[in-house]
Amino acid sequence: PARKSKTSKDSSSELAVCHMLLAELEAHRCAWPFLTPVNHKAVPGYKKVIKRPMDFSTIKEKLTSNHYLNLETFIADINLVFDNCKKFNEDQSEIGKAGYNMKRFFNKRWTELLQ
Ligand SMILES: Cn1cc(C(=O)NCCN2CCCC2)ccc1=O
Repeated sequence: PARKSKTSKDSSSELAVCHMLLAELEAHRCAWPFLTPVNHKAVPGYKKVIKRPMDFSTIKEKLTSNHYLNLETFIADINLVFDNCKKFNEDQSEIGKAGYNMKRFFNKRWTELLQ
């Protein structure tokens, strides 16, 4: 039978998974560059190069204020954090390596939880 539109149960359990995933990301030892917005006054070039800054504290604020309509928009912001990191930092820099580790960890965890 055709699936009804997404029930509130589905989206509330998806929301619980998003909170859990975000908490795990914030607790990761490599999360330190991503916990708060990059201070573009202290990081030359960042404001010009990175058009859509994103960080874990901003995602948490959006999550708790019901900004995310669905799982996909939440995952898109998480991936924006890592895409910005890859764009701005050398792969072998400390922050570049941290971003790569966090992206691998996130991909592993959300596929375990949601697929
Ligand atoms: C994601 N990202 C972060 C930075 C950065 O400098 N973050 C501050 C890190 N410090 C840790 C303790 C206080 C602040 C620079 C470029 C970049 O792409």
